[in-house]
Amino acid sequence: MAPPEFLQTVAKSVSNFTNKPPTAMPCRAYVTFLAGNGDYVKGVVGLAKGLRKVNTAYPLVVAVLPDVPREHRQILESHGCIVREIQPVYPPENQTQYAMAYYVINYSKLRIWEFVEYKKMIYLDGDIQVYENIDHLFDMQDGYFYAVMDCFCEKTWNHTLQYKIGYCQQCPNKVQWPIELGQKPSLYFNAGMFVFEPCINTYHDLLRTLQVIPPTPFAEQDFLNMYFKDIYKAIPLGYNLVLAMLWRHPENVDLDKVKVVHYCAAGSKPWRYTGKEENMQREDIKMLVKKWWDIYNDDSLNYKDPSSVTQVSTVGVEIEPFSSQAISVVGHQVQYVTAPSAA
Ligand SMILES: O=c1ccn([C@@H]2O[C@H](COP(=O)(O)OP(=O)(O)O)[C@@H](O)[C@H]2O)c(=O)[nH]1
Ligand SMILES: OC[C@H]1O[C@H](O[C@@H]2[C@@H](O)[C@H](O)[C@@H](O)[C@H](O)[C@@H]2O)[C@H](O)[C@@H](O)[C@H]1O
Ligand SMILES: [Mn+2]
Repeated sequence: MAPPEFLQTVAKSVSNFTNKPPTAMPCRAYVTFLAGNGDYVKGVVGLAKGLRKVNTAYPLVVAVLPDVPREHRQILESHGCIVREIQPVYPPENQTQYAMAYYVINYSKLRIWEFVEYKKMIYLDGDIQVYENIDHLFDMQDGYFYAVMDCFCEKTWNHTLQYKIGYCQQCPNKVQWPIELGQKPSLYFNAGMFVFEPCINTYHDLLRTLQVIPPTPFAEQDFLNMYFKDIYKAIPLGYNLVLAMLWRHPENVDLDKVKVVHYCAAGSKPWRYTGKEENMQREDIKMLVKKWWDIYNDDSLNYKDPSSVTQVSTVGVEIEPFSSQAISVVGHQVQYVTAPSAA
């Protein structure tokens, strides 16, 4: 008996993106966020092609704000993406001045918790590229929020106490957190990449909570860190290399082990790269920007017509659970026990 209509539709969305008949019920997907009619759409096209290059088994959903033009949506669909329109999310009207204006629109990311047709999703910023398959992250233990720790050393952090005293979680022993300042800050993640479980109750609670929490400089990133503090588990830096780590904490970076690169340093967006900003003439930055362009320009990574997929293969086959283990934080030394990488 053919699977119900809904399952066929969802299963087809997988074959659209992966160019292969789905091998299992796709209750999982990658998701990114696109706002405006500017050039971030290039970032999302690059991300779609990068995920295809690493042979992910899951589709890429793009949550688009209403101001994303039709032609951009059509470009994304032509690359096999599932385009979902979301409405903007704003913090309380009279308080948005507290968040850096550029970031206020990022509160709209919260809408992805409403995508409950997926049991688990991996969020990736549009300025991220995936260079090695990370599908195994979907098999980490449920009930936690997984993300990579951020760094406090860039001047974008100059509003914080951490920055002022030179404290960074990436090197907690270099400048100790002063006793007189009380409890050291909880581990803080970069919100450009995270593993989460959509849930309608969490979604409504996020929006309700947002209305009573004053916005802060890093907008939704600060908010998500506050909200998920108790279930946050740090995953290794190789799953979201915040580029500033290359010059702020080179001792923590092994580029050979980096699977995901986050082009968030000023001047590092590949599709806008001029090489003029600070650190942008570094050989590793130039190599990573070229690596991004090599994928973006690779037509063999364009998605092929799904009609070549004659039938939906078995749907609903259980995904083989990995023996992944949660990642624990002991004291301040973060200990990682990563899920086995993809076979
Ligand atoms: O004009 C914009 C600004 C942001 N974004 C989306 O919001 C994410 C977060 O913004 P950004 O990556 O610029 O922040 P950063 O990580 O550089 O601080 C981007 O990756 C995009 O996915 C977008 O689509 N259009
Ligand atoms: O809206 C706030 C944003 O905050 C984060 O970006 C920051 C953060 O990484 C800082 O540590 C860097 O110093 C800074 O350059 C960078 O922009 C997320 O990447 C982005 O997705 C989004 O949540
Ligand atoms: Mn980003």
